[in-house]
Amino acid sequence: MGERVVTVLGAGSWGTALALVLARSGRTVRLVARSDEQAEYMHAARENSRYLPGIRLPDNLIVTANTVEALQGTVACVYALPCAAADEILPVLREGDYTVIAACKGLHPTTLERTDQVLARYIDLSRIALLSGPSFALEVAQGQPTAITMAASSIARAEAAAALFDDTSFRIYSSDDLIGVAMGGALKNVIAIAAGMADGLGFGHNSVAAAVTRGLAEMARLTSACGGRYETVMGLSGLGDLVLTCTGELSRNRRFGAAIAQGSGVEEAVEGIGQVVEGVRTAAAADRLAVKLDIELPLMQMVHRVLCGSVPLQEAVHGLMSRPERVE
Ligand SMILES: NC(=O)C1=CN([C@@H]2O[C@H](COP(=O)(O)OP(=O)(O)OC[C@H]3O[C@@H](n4cnc5c(N)ncnc54)[C@H](OP(=O)(O)O)[C@@H]3O)[C@@H](O)[C@H]2O)C=CC1
Ligand SMILES: O=C(CO)COP(=O)(O)O
Repeated sequence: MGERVVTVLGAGSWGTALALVLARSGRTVRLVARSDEQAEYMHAARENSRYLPGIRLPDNLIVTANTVEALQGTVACVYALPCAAADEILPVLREGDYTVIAACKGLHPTTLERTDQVLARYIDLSRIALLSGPSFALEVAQGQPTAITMAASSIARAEAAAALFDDTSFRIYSSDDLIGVAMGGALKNVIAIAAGMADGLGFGHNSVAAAVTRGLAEMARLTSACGGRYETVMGLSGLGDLVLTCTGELSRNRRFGAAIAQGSGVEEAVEGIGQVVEGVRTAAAADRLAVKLDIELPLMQMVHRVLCGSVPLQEAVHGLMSRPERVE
């Protein structure tokens, strides 16, 4: 089992961090970068200087830009690219028999699908797994203790996918709730933008705690409406990741929210972060889902309205705080 090959698509922060965990687990890892130039540089320098500077890539981690070659003889393929690239990349994975482990967090911007639904358009359900939970790439790459969830259509399948990661600093819990795990990972990013906005406005801990708690209620409401389980929302992939992202300085969604509150435009703030900020598109998708399913998501919908410029941020805060009082 130690010699098994695993392919990781995406040499950004998360793909590189997961490739490091798999390499520590004794796998032969093929990490697929976007261009030959990037692959050659990383392969020679033994470092991903753009996304995870200072962390050495071990010899059993090979960097390439050739996806087809990288998939030859693999037992699993980890999709660690932004959700927006899925329709471009997933068709390549259709024919294989290896497990596809999606590690991205977001909702499809046009179809509003969850990650498991997008995958299911291309790949048989028996091959699909989702990896999600509180896990900043840098801390994972450094080997800091991390607990995360692997979901699949059965516990046995989730456990088989989890068994590829055999690193004691990376503890994986199994779940058969694909819907709940996909929703938690996607929606926490929208609430993290709200927490960042509170921070950028100079508010203290009270408002962040309010955003986490009321945000969690919205995550539970939308997840249940989509068929996911309440206890999954209360686990690592929901509450765990929500707390991490709303409070951790490393969160790009949180930093993005703070930049917006300090006057940046959306594109300017994303550019300033220089990495993917999934919560922007997911806020728009959550807003449309709320309308479609006829449920209220005041915080998430307000984040979307602020980002699309239809409500000024100060007015949004006032609007949220002056909603009719209700039973908790
Ligand atoms: N970073 C983290 O801590 C965690 C991230 N995630 C999730 O993982 C997913 C990936 O994020 P992350 O690695 O952090 O993002 P990064 O911004 O760090 O890296 C994105 C990577 O994707 C590549 N890329 C972007 N668009 C395309 C495309 N259309 N085709 C091919 N390659 C593309 C980029 O290439 P290039 O450099 O050429 O632009 C880059 O290598 C997201 O859904 C995120 O939410 C989940 C858990 C933790
Ligand atoms: O999902 C993450 C940690 O679990 C990373 O969050 P950000 O994308 O906000 O940095």
